[in-house]
Amino acid sequence: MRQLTPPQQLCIWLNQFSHPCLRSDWASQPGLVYTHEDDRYHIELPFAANTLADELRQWIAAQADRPVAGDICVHIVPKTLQTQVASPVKGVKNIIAVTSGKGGVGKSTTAVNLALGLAASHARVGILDADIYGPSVPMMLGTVHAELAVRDERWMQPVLSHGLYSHSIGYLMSQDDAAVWRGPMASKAFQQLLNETEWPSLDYLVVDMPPGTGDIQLTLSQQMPLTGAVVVTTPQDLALADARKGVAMFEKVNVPVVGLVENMSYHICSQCGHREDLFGTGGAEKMAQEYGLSLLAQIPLHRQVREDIDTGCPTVVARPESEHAQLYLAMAERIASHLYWHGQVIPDAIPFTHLK
Ligand SMILES: Nc1ncnc2c1ncn2[C@@H]1O[C@H](COP(=O)(O)OP(=O)(O)OP(=O)(O)O)[C@@H](O)[C@H]1O
Repeated sequence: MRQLTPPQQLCIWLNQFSHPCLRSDWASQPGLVYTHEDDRYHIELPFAANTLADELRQWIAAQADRPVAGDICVHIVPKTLQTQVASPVKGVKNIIAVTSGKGGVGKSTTAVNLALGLAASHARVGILDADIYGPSVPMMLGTVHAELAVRDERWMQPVLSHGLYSHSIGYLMSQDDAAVWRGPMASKAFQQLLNETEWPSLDYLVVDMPPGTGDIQLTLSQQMPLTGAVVVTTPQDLALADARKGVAMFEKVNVPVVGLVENMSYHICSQCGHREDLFGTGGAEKMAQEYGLSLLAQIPLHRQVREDIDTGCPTVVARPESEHAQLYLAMAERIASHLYWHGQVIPDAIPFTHLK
């Protein structure tokens, strides 16, 4: 079907709709709004953002001064963005690394809820557990006993759960075996996970990186065609000092840092609702300002978040209406939109070739 340029007054009218995930001239960007010969108008949001799409549909329905007569449909079609490392992973449009300078700050919990949050926007999403020394994604997704299928004795098939495709070294061997690997072995194992997994076509692949900023993390960041990186920290000085090293590492390898997630930001007592800043306050916000980064989310320390992840059903799917799930969903939309607005789109027509 032939695409026609939409009337300019439609784009100007749509630009009146504002949202934190949009720029003020969003509708005037090439390709976002178009019309078909059937007199319907289409808005293609180029990143995963279901809440935004719903709000936009409601806004359109509520306006009395619509400048065109035909239906206006809103779709989500995530675009592929350019990366520093040129060789793409077959079938994968965008790769987001989730890292932390320090262990135990909630990086994997954030990565899993981010991936499920992107999937909640009807995006096709995978998660690769690159935390080779402590793979926790299978436990968090309830897939510890999953049998990994392999095609032609080479191509590993990711495991599907909660609508999310996952792969982890944890599906291949016991955690104790992986924990004794040294740098080159770990990096080789990771290469295999990255290149010999037969991902279905994915809009986003979230990579749960090993904690820290040493050689192994640096090598992984250079091996992967990363669209962007998210750094998880707590408000504690110690974690923030390590998060700074994480930001510096990605800058060194020219991977754009999308922003910071402050996990365990505060604690709400499940008995009385009292709020307590267990690990201090304001640290990540100050660091974000210092580095010119976005503070993408502040996630409280809450028993339910821990219980959900321990039972293999993370909060975003276990209780999607809860306050915590909403924080993760907003975080996912903010990350997806930031990547798009700060990236360069690769036209869909370019075919992918597999990394060898
Ligand atoms: N916001 C939160 N509220 C409650 N518990 C949390 C929260 N975030 C993480 N946890 C819990 O803290 C523990 C550590 O979390 P997680 O495994 O995600 O950290 P990590 O940074 O990935 O650790 P590692 O460095 O070992 O890979 C887990 O038991 C997890 O359930």
